[in-house]
Amino acid sequence: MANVRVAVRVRPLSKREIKEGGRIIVEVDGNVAKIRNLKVDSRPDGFGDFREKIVAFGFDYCYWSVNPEDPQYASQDVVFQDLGTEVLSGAAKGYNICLFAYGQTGSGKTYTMLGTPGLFIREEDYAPLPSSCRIKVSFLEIYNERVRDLLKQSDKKKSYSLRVREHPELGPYVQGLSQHVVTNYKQVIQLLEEGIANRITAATHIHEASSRSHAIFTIYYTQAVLENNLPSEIASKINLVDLAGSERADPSYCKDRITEGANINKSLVTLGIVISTLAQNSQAFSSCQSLNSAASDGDSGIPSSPSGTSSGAGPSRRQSYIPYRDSVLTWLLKDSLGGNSKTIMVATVSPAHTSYSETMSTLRYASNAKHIINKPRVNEDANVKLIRELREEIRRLKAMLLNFELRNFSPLNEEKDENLKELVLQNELKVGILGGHS
Ligand SMILES: Nc1ncnc2c1ncn2[C@@H]1O[C@H](COP(=O)(O)OP(=O)(O)OP(=O)(O)O)[C@@H](O)[C@H]1O
Repeated sequence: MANVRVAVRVRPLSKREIKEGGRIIVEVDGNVAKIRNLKVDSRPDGFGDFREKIVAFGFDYCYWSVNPEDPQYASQDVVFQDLGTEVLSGAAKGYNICLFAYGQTGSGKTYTMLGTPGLFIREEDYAPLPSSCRIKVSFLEIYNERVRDLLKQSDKKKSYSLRVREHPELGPYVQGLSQHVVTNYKQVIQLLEEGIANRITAATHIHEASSRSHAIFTIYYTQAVLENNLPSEIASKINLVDLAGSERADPSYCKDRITEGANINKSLVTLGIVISTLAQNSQAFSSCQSLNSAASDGDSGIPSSPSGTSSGAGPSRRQSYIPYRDSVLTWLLKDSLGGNSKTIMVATVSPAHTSYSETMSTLRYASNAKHIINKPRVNEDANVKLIRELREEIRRLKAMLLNFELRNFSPLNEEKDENLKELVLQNELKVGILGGHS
């Protein structure tokens, strides 16, 4: 099990913020991000105002990207060293990885995730990919709860209606989404740029779509490996998720734009509910675990409750229902949120006092996400895993047999000896059937 890792990145003041006399109210101290409330600050002794002047939040990483002259300045390279390396090495080991950026419009989500120099696809990596590795990419956009393929632009109207379905083992997927085989990193960048251009083109047709849509760029890795002399495949994927501006999650903001209906931020609002419910469940689970070590055997022991309530006093093992299917985004990211994935959230914020409420809400959101517990596992071939386990069992039984024969020559023990031999034989037969050879 692994907690969602959370990073916060503070971008420079924008030209507009400078023009408006924007004051910097965010600071970073190691892994702590602090935000100052100027309204409380300006009152003498804060009399009659119970709000805190400074609120501090701890994260896995905090990046100060405000001023390049500052000694603690975090460039795109610094961010890559931490997050990019973690993402790429995780995928190479066979884990599903999800990295998503959350923050208000213009806070630097796209810059961090898909910008140049790219965080995950580096220009120096233009070398061909190893032949043992097959890579495909796809790029989609969710706008108004509808899915559009950003890499297949034959019919703009039709392409906004791809369906989300659920595979019993592989989980939710988009039916008919194009996947493109690439043989080097340059092609990955070309497809990324092509998709971004399609997103922008659409934005000119559909009013301001880029900051209202969510984009998911997925890299699928399939590695050919030899496990116990058996050819096998490890399949993993990286989801890079560029979310819509978080102010779209504000219900009052939604009311102002009746024409767009409730869909515009349904995904973002549901994401917030999913994150906070998962966080509550994880916290309830860990407090339950510390009280009762019998509950430590993972999710298999947790009954789920559709009512979403805990009963009785003290920590309960009841888990609240997670409404993944209430929005397209959360349905597609089901595995990344509380499932089989290593997930990193980057919360991007503006340092300006004019963005106080948005920054505060982003930091709270991110702080909640830290508590989500995922269950990442290496996606190896099920047969190969079984064969490995059976071979380990054979080795153990043979060692037992040898030990037994050396110590006990008595004919009375012959029966036990035969039993052990029979077990070894049975396991070898199973391995032979599964692998074609033992
Ligand atoms: N860390 C940074 N360093 C320098 N410039 C940045 C940084 N982050 C963002 N910017 C600049 O701020 C502007 C807004 O950034 P960006 O487009 O990434 O925001 P966004 O959060 O993706 O917005 P939207 O929600 O509208 O898609 C861009 O001009 C970008 O170049």
